[in-house]
Amino acid sequence: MTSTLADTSSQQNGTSVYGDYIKSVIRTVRDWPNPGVNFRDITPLLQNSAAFRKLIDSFVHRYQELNIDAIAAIDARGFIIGAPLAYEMGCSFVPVRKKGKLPFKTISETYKLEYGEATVELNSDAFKKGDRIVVVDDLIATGGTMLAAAKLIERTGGEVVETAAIIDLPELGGSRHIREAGHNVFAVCSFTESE
Ligand SMILES: O=P(O)(O)OC[C@H]1O[C@H](OP(=O)(O)OP(=O)(O)O)[C@H](O)[C@@H]1O
Ligand SMILES: Nc1ncnc2[nH]cnc12
Repeated sequence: MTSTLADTSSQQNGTSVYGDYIKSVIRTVRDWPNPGVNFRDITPLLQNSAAFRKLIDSFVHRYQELNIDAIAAIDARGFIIGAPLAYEMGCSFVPVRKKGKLPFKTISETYKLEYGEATVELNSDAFKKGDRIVVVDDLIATGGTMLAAAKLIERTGGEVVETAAIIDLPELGGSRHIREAGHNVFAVCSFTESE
């Protein structure tokens, strides 16, 4: 029997009990890489072994009873959490890569960036119909990357059980956009623009 997820659909962000702690070890670098951008830097979190363990454990705790077949992780920062999560859950790890990195037959999705566009790719044999998949990344901003990854998975016949991130930037509208497309969204913590 498959357990169900806590309903996060009416919430702006996640419900992790470690949310405030994880947030406290994420560094904000102002005006990087461009003026006006507040870059949310997860490297202090990764360097803090206790915090990194709590982060991975909170994802494991959320998904371990849900009969998940695979963690799909988004290139590149999503790999950092996707690999230990899949290892701990005893399920597959599948990379969603930036264009031109996968040597085998792929499917691709192109999405809009603030300026221009980007493409993500997935191995065409990564999933089979009915596979239950959690998609992970470090951060949801406009939501374009996460939504493109979810579309790729659905094209293979896989079921996106949830899209998950460490950080949500709710004022950029990405998590709302992903929910409006019909997906569950979970984030461990969120930052407002002024934080
Ligand atoms: O919600 P969005 O507006 O799509 O933005 C979020 C994406 O942007 C960042 O990746 P980036 O392309 O900078 O790649 P990296 O992980 O290789 O640094 C981040 O890691 C997410 O994947
Ligand atoms: N503000 C931000 N901080 C870190 N990574 C990002 N990717 C997109 N926006 C970002």
